[in-house]
Amino acid sequence: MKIKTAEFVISNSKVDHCPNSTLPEYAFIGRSNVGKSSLINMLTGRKSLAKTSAKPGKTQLINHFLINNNWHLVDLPGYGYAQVSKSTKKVFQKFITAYFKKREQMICAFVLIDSRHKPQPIDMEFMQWLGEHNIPFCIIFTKADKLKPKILDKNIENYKNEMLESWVEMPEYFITSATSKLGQDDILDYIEGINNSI
Ligand SMILES: Nc1nc2c(ncn2[C@@H]2O[C@H](COP(=O)(O)OP(=O)(O)OP(=O)(O)O)[C@@H](O)[C@H]2O)c(=O)[nH]1
Ligand SMILES: [Mg+2]
Repeated sequence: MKIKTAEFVISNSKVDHCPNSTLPEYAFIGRSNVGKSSLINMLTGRKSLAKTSAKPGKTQLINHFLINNNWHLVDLPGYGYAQVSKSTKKVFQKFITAYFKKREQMICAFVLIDSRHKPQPIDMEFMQWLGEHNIPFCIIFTKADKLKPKILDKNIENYKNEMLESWVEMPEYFITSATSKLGQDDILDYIEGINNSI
């Protein structure tokens, strides 16, 4: 898919205030600093459509972008656990889980994973949560340019093995770099394929 237009629509912290539209929507989620906003800029070929920062916690709101006037791309804040009072139970930030539970036009969540790191419990738990709520997702490994090819392959293989301990199969996944644009065509074609089928 070619990106002809990409425009910022609205930012907010309430799913009820998200655009009142039935256009298919794709959300980018993952830990702070994993590269969500950078990936959105890379995919759309717009250098500063989404705000990025070397400091974690840059994106604080649900940000909608309208692409080619026919689908929405959503930049989300990094997830972390929100402490529930008087309990040691940890849950993901409420407005993030509310977004995924309520937003029916959300077709596929892209869960971003830093390709340099070992599988992290918070990412595993978030994917588990998506699975329990029947929310479709893919994995995007980010920052591939920061690793030597052999190490990258080893890390992905290791991630797959760990996933297969709790999942029947490895979800669809993409390997990306915001600097080299690795993965751009594959992800855009994947989205286009879904858009054409609905
Ligand atoms: N080398 C390299 N750096 C990257 C890549 N993607 C992101 N970065 C850097 O990683 C840092 C974080 O990127 P962001 O895109 O702001 O990350 P984010 O996930 O949106 O972070 P929050 O909004 O804080 O949750 C920035 O310094 C980016 O330049 C990549 O593919 N390669
Ligand atoms: Mg961000």
